Amino acid sequence: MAENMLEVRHVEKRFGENVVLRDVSFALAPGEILGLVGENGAGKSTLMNIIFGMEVIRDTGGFDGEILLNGEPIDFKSPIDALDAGIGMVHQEFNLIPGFTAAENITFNMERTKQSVISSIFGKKYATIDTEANIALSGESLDTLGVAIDPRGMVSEMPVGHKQFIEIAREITREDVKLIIMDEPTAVLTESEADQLMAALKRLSDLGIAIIFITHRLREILNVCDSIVVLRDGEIVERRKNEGLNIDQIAAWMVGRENGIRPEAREERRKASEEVALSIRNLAVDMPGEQVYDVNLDVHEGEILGIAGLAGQGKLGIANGILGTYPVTGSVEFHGEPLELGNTNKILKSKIAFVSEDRRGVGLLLDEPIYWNISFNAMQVQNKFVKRVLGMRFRDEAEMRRVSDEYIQSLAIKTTGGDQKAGNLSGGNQQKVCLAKALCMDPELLFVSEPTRGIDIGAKELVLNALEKINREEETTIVMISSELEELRSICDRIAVICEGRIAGILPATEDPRKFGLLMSGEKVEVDTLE
Ligand SMILES: Nc1ncnc2c1ncn2[C@@H]1O[C@H](COP(=O)(O)OP(=O)(O)OP(=O)(O)O)[C@@H](O)[C@H]1O
Repeated sequence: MAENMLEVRHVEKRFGENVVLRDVSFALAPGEILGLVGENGAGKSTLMNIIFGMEVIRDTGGFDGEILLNGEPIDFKSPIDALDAGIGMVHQEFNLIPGFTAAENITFNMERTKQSVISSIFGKKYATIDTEANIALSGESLDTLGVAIDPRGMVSEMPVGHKQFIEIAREITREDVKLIIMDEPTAVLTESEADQLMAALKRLSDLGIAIIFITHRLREILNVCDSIVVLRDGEIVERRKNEGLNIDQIAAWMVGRENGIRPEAREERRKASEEVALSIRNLAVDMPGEQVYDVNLDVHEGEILGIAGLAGQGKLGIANGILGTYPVTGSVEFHGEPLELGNTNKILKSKIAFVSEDRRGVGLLLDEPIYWNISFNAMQVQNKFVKRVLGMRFRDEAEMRRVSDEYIQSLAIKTTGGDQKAGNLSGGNQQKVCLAKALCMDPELLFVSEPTRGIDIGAKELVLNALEKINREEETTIVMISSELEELRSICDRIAVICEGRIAGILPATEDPRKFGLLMSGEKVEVDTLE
């Protein structure tokens, strides 16, 4: 058997004129965990799509170079060929069927079947599905990952963290899996779930399964990877064993400069106003996997309020309920006026904007150009970019493009221009477009849910700075929901912790992190402010 399980040789890929991968070569041994890092748009997902035989590569003119699996050149026509060859992939976005159980998802297309009289006469396709065998098989895969998830549970009712493990369990349930590509599997996980995933990766590696692991959380690379490849603007700039590396060094390779990344640099926190901007009472939201049961919370004028909590405890439900994505009850006042809960249009009109965590689902019009995505809501809801000529209303295209270009610049959105389709942007750059779209509405209150999910370390700083800037300069009140406590602590004035659908406590962001940890896990803690 070849010493290298996978070899990528001189791969080059262009989308039209745009060369996104240049002379990329690296190799991977059985059981090796390779960390692939790079800024948003560096070419990571494209490289993985090539290895996995994704149709998008073939549809856009294929690629140059060669890929070998166990010493043999491969030319996958589709992901089905890759799966047959023992390569699995966990994508950035979930690929699960919500109305199926965990076991049904994990064993989908690999179901164990029972022989019957009919199937023994007419062939295997008449065999019936052996539900219990499938549950046992899925249970084994979940055990291998070291997670306690009920294979009988319905996926639609599970928190995102569980869904991610189910995706991975499905890949390892396939026979003869040799390599799993994971494109930002921890982006949707809380820190403790991510730790659990790291442990699972090590177990898979011990079983001889190689892993290509893409993440923007560089600490994870240091914790779990055997080696690291750094991509910058489509080229490999470093390929190293994970020995004696540190985060600052990797970050500098990614962005090509020694400094400019200052995760800790924050202004002094101000004393936020006591005046209440948003008052939430008895809020209940029926969001599957993120149920809110009874939230009471006051958001102060001009503050940045964080909402923290473990996956599945309801932190995502609050904004989604108020803005009308899921059924909601309770009462909310904004500047003393009651809001019509769930009426998205009216709420947006009252100068409240929302950057959803679900950027592909509700955030973006994927087939439309970037400039259109950024300006559309502001035009539709606020009549911005509408000019009147001789009593008639026209779209001010020039102004829409000018404003979008400003956001492309200020948020460093990596694109060929405002006319590029949002769907063709890399994941992290799509996230930035979602933020630009909300900022374009000049909100007085901004809900941002997981604003830095899938964003690289340099861009993360940029996004946090942008939020801080509009908070300081435009006096926009911000409610920021995030799974990363450190990120919340770096920007928020106060942080509310949600546990089991209720606010467990509110602490100043400067408070000891251990107190937040206790609140998140449902322990009682002395808190200064409750509501
Ligand atoms: N289908 C496509 N058509 C045109 N351009 C594309 C397409 N897919 C990707 N690109 C471009 O290729 C470049 C690399 O994108 P890719 O998604 O590989 O980046 P990435 O490193 O995975 O970024 P991220 O960390 O944000 O996910 C980007 O400039 C992107 O706009």
